[in-house]
Amino acid sequence: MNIITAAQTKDADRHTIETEPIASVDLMERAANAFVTAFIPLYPDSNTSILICCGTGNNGGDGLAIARLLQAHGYDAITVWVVRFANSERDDFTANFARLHNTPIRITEFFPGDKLPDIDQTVIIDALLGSGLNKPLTGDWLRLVKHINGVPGRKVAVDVPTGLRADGIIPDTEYALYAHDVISFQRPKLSFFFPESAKAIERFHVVDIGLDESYIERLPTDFRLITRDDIQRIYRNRLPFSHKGTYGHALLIAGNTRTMGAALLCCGASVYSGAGLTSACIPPAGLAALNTCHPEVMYCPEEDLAEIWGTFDAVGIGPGLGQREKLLTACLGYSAKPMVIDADAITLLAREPSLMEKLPTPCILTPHMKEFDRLFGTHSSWWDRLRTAREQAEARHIVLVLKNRYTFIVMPDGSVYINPTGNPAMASGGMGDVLTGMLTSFLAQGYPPQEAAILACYLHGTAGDQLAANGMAVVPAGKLIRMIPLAIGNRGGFS
Ligand SMILES: NC(=O)C1=CN([C@@H]2O[C@H](COP(=O)(O)OP(=O)(O)OC[C@H]3O[C@@H](n4cnc5c(N)ncnc54)[C@H](O)[C@@H]3O)[C@@H](O)[C@H]2O)[C@@H](O)CC1
Ligand SMILES: [K+]
Repeated sequence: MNIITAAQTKDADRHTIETEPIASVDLMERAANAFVTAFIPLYPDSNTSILICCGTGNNGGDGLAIARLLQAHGYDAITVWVVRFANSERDDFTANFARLHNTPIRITEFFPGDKLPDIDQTVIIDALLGSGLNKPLTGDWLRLVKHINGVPGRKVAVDVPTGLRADGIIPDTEYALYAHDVISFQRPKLSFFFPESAKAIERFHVVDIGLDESYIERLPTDFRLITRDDIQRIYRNRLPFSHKGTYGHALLIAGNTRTMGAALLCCGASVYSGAGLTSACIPPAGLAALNTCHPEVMYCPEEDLAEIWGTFDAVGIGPGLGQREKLLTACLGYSAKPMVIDADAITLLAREPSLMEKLPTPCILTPHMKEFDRLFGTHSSWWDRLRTAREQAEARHIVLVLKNRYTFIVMPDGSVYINPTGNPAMASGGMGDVLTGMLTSFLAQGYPPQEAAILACYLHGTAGDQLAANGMAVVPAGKLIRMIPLAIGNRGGFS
């Protein structure tokens, strides 16, 4: 699914208005209806007192239409503020302002410098500024947004919280309204996936306002959101007459005395993700545990690595490796194979940058933020970090899996796939080790690295999402791996 810029959204609006065709005020009505349909289940009590704060642009126009529609749905404690801090208004705002005169809804207008009354409503709908935001909030706008943020009511933003830029750059210095819910039109905005948006968003919902989807999907963009359709398209069914040889041999080089669990988790993840064979290069101290936990996995002693290297289809290295990280240097000297480099192996790359010149193709690196910055230098924002990731992935022809709440998968052509799955119940040790096992397993099964990364990240998240949906407040990594076959079986969707 394409993630588009605010300018492209405007273009898709224009295109839909011209070609459907639909009057722009009717498109606004459709957007307001979609908002209301999403709003009602979130705040079903029609006695809820609601303040709707509207600017005089199209976002404000939406707010006025929403006021009228909510009132028609029986919400009768609605107050509207119209904030006339700009000296112009949009036509569709004007039209919706006129339509409100035939309703019992009370409107109060505010001008620059006006004193702002106390707010005692339970819900505040933010229709002040939307994707038209083009500069930081200052003056009266800033004062108003701070006033709203200072009251206890739940805030629900129309399209985008006022003050949050839509396109990914979220300067620390810029103030924004804090929305408990954002109900966004047609597409989530790129910014929603950046960690800095936490200052403005608790959760977001996306509603279809009927813009021309095929047009949106043809717009050029470097950012895509992974959906279940991608998984259904990419995943290849296991074939009749296939055998373990069909699904490749994954080698995991992982584990040390104190961190053997990391090796066990990534080996288990490889088995459960479908590699035909999985071998573990672990210290002998881990053998009893390996055979007990994952009897499917074979043992590859360190000293045999060079000799049997040719038998593996993909190699994952790093989880829990500790001082054994030097094995990476040896591996990079053998014949090139699809590789996943994670954890301590990434730390070694950061210490010995010359190794970066020896990375095989294909190669997937899976840094979290700290590992990434160790590797490529510190970054003060996620936008800058992502820019570096795109430059590095292109220059080195590698896939960078930049792990986060919304993992960014940066492809060798510089495009970015955003993974939406996963949840806070999964925030615990071992999750990254599981991902490395899954990635290596899919590479061993013959998936190109781009596809392996999309499959592994998405299914890793849906496995965790399903366990959380089953009521697990905490999802340990060992539990997650056993869910992987079901996540694959359901192609990343559970009913
Ligand atoms: N046909 C359309 O274009 C549709 C637009 N929709 C709504 O329209 C919104 C975008 O509307 P607009 O482009 O009118 O813009 P907004 O309503 O977001 O903002 C209004 C104007 O405020 C000014 N402004 C921006 N940042 C400011 C700041 N920091 N301080 C003071 N003034 C500032 C700009 O000149 C901007 O045009 C979307 O977020 C969405 O809510 C929806 O109604 C769906 C259809
Ligand atoms: K808004």
